[in-house]
Amino acid sequence: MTLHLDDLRVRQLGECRYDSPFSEMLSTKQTSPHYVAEGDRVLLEDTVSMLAGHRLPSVQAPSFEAAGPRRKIYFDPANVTAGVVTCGGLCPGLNNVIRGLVQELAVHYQVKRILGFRNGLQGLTAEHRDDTVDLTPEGVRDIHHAGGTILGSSRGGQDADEMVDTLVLRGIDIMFVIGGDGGMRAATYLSNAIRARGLDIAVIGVPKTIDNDLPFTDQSFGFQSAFAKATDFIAAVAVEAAASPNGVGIVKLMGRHSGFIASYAALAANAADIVLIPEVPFALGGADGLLAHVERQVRAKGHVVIVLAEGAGQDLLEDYGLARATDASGNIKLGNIGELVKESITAHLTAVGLTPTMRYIDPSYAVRSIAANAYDSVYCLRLAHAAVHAAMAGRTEAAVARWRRRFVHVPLSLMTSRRNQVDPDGDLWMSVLETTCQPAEFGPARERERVRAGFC
Ligand SMILES: Nc1ncnc2c1ncn2[C@@H]1O[C@H](COP(=O)(O)OP(=O)(O)O)[C@@H](O)[C@H]1O
Ligand SMILES: O=P(O)(O)OC[C@H]1O[C@](O)(COP(=O)(O)O)[C@@H](O)[C@@H]1O
Ligand SMILES: [Mg+2]
Repeated sequence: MTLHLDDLRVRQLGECRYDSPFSEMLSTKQTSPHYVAEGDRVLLEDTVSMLAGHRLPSVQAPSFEAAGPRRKIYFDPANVTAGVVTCGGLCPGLNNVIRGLVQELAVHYQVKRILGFRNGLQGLTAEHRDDTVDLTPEGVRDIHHAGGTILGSSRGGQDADEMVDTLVLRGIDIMFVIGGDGGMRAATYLSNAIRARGLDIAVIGVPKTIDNDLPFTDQSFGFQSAFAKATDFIAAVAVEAAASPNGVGIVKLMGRHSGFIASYAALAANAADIVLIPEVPFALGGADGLLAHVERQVRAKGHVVIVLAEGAGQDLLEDYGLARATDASGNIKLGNIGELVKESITAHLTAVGLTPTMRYIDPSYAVRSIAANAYDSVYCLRLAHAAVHAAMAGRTEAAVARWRRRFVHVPLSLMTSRRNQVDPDGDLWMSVLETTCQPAEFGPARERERVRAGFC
């Protein structure tokens, strides 16, 4: 899909008439390597060849609106009520984002009323709409030290019109939705319903997912904290495997459709011999299959360490007749590829006289329930600032994201238009192959979903 400049434009509720508390500070600022001035834009693409492919002058090339404070704002802060909700799976940094939103709204824009809706979008249903938390700078002062979300979260669908009724009844002018692909989709439906009723309510998304599977964002917040934690488990399994006869260490990590956590954690630990991700199908049997490679590794070095993403090899589980089920939000429930790999390796190595010592860890929720690390804490805070500036300036149906190091506004519809995945032809996967020395494919080259490397 080719993206044009118009696809990247963000909707604005109306003219900005009020002075921003940042007016004076902004008066002398200009674009630099470290700042994008108001009105300037950030290019979608960052190579000469991709840019040249558009055959357009750079001002007409696809670009995002830069995030950040404006000299004039749309909402009168004295009359604003803001709402915040966190939805989907947990992710390090959720509390940091909540705290950042509240502080920026209250301290700089002097917004007096900020409501936290509980337990995800469930909190916007008729049944739960009155059970909100009053969010104040004092109340959120220390929440960033803890993982999870003080507001709670959930999966499961809600009616968009019912949620809009809630916003109207609770007097919400600005709604911040902190969520993943599901949450961004829900925010889009919510925005559509708001627009259909002609209401003056801004919806701003803050993209969240430890899977890093959302597009148009360099990396999602919490991802770095999550893969750093995952690294500890790989290191532990590597020590165990190396110290055991025919040691086999396996770590199964989250990553429903995208193998970013597995790839980054494996690179960080630098101790894995094999990384398996959803984007690269693999075969178990055969001379080039996974089992033969595992056997070769065990014979050569006495042990082997495998990192696998939960979404890897799902086609193999289907061969075992596993039915495809979905969770309350419609996400595919995965089969347990870790168990299949573990059982298959045990059977294979035993059959060839290399009875293994199996060390299998599935850290699962331990990786995503932690507090944000220092890097993610900064990132979350800056995303929150950008979200508040966007909303106060009347931007709506948009998410804030960091794109090629700059903070930008991305139309919500784009956030759900594709999935960010590890590109088997890209340099991240090449680094994984360079580090593990595993073959590019296990088994005969299989048809794989092509990951889009560019946008045109
Ligand atoms: N297709 C959809 N239509 C409407 N709402 C959705 C849709 N997908 C997800 N949602 C809503 O978004 C929320 C979060 O989605 P989910 O997939 O569970 O997590 P995430 O936002 O982390 O991807 C769910 O509670 C659900 O209400
Ligand atoms: O057990 P749960 O809450 O359904 O979460 C499992 C899924 O949540 C994730 O951590 C992230 O998913 P979302 O970002 O879509 O919430 C996946 O890696 C994992 O498959
Ligand atoms: Mg999701």
